[in-house]
Amino acid sequence: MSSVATYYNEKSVLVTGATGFMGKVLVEKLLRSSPDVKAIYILVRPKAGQLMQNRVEHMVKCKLFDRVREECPNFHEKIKPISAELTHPNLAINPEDTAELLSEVNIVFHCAATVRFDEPLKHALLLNVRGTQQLLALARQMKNLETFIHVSTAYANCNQRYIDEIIYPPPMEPKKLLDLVEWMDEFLIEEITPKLIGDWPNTYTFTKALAEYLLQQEKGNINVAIVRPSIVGASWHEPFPGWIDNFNGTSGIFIAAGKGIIRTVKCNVEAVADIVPVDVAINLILATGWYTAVHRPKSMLIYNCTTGGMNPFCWGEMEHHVISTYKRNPLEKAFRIPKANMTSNYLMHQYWTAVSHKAPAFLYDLYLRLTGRKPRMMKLFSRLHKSMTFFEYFTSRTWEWSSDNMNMLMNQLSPKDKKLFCFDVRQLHWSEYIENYCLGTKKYLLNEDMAGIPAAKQHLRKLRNIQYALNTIFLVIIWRIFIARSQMAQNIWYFVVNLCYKFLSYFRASSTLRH
Ligand SMILES: CCCCCCCC/C=C\CCCCCCCC(=O)SCCNC(=O)CCNC(=O)[C@H](O)C(C)(C)COP(=O)(O)OP(=O)(O)OC[C@H]1O[C@@H](n2cnc3c(N)ncnc32)[C@H](O)[C@@H]1OP(=O)(O)O
Ligand SMILES: NC(=O)C1=CN([C@@H]2O[C@H](COP(=O)(O)OP(=O)(O)OC[C@H]3O[C@@H](n4cnc5c(N)ncnc54)[C@H](OP(=O)(O)O)[C@@H]3O)[C@@H](O)[C@H]2O)C=CC1
Repeated sequence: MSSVATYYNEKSVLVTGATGFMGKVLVEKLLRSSPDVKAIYILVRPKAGQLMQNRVEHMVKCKLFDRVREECPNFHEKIKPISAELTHPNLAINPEDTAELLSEVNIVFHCAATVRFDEPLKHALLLNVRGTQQLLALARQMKNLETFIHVSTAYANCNQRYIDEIIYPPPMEPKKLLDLVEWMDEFLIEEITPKLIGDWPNTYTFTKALAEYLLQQEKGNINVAIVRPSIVGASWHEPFPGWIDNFNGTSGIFIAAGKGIIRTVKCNVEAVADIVPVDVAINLILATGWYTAVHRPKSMLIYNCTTGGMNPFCWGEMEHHVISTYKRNPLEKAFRIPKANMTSNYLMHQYWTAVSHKAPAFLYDLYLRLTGRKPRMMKLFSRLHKSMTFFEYFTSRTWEWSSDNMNMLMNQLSPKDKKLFCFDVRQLHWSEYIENYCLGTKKYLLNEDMAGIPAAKQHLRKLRNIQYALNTIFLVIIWRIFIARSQMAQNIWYFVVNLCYKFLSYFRASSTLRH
């Protein structure tokens, strides 16, 4: 029998960020593993002109829920959407809904956050810190609350090289900073942001660190635990291998490499690529909920959810697997043949950016203009370069995280739970995982049909022939410009060609003699 799954049966669970990448996987797994869960309250904001109800209807129709739809067709009746906006006072939840949450909720999973690296500090603080603070205040009033699980990030303390499962004191009091951004002009806040965030690379990781500290300060006597996943990637097994639904983290870069758009990445090939499959992170989060509620540890436990310590995999290996998968299973309408050059050398990277990104983009835009179409490649590349500038910090360093609590929790699970809520990353085969991840980007993100692979391969062959033709034209031009004009260059050229010809004749003759 599964203790974890049984624990959630007949319980009311509150999930924030349920419309996001991880929140959705959490809701799906909870419904599938604990079909008798009493209710899952999800905090949803109206967005892009869509009503909350429509957003939830759209969400439960997505492919992710296919398995639970089969196993439990009325699963959507358990999902109770509550209109909320985490940056507004009292989370903008109406009094009736607030009363229901206060009397019903047993477990809170807080996933909502802004994960953008370029988020203005004020908004990142209001959502990631003030939002967490307000949710905690609401949770403290819940009559039947058993546990509160906060999803942070393994990079919250990325200014440290060794990251323990403890709270690191931030450089300033979160409350003081919240007060400051409340009255200060936004332009001024933008100006002083680099000074305020200090040695954090972006407002996202900085505000996640502040939120952790605030939780420790203000948790009162409620049972809180923090889970810190590293770079969350497509699912390993559940509900489908390779399931993914956004372009964040590595996914967008994989696609850009698969389309042959990105050909150079500034990266330390030997640095650890700490990717954790989304189902692993969610299994750990659910097991943490069970353990914290049932075993009630004396202090707040923090779980680093990483792979590098137990099953390291580096960026260089990843590039190899990504490119080889996309060559075998090409994406449709590729721009060029997938090929990526990874270097940590600034000058080499600049050279390859000019030669393999900017020049082809310029030529392609010229071609689009000449054929009466709107140019778009230069714009796309400038956006990709912006993203890569943000990612560079994470691809050029290696961190070491302790994972004692994750291992402790694994030992607490029954053999059945170890299978049902598996987060043992030692069993992960990276080549197989990356292959499924790349196929997942094709199937679930780009909605491409696998039956189109032969045509996509044909397209790659066409691109290869075009490339050969262009290379030949380029060589002829070089010859005409530089070699044909100088007698000495011609002599060297004929000497080299002659030498190659002699070598070839020699090998042909010796192989004929052997037969
Ligand atoms: C050969 C392969 C080699 C691989 C090498 C790998 C390289 C390393 C890669 C990654 C390392 C990552 C380390 C992360 C560590 C921390 C982890 C965590 O704790 S949290 C999670 C992380 N959070 C993020 O990943 C948010 C990062 N994203 C952002 O901050 C922004 O997106 C940013 C600044 C990078 C760009 O912002 P904008 O404003 O230029 O663009 P926008 O708003 O994101 O996208 C506009 C539209 O384009 C689509 N889009 C984005 N990428 C696309 C793509 N590749 N293809 C097609 N569409 C794409 C989007 O879906 C969006 O569409 P619509 O407007 O919503 O409809
Ligand atoms: N993805 C990753 O690689 C990693 C993620 N994490 C953490 O995991 C958690 C989930 O991340 P992920 O699922 O990737 O993020 P997503 O961006 O996919 O989802 C964010 C969720 O937060 C909700 N949200 C955002 N702003 C508000 C708001 N003002 N009020 C209410 N809800 C809001 C979003 O709702 P809406 O749909 O309305 O926008 C969405 O449901 C975050 O806490 C993140 O820090 C940690 C490590 C890595």
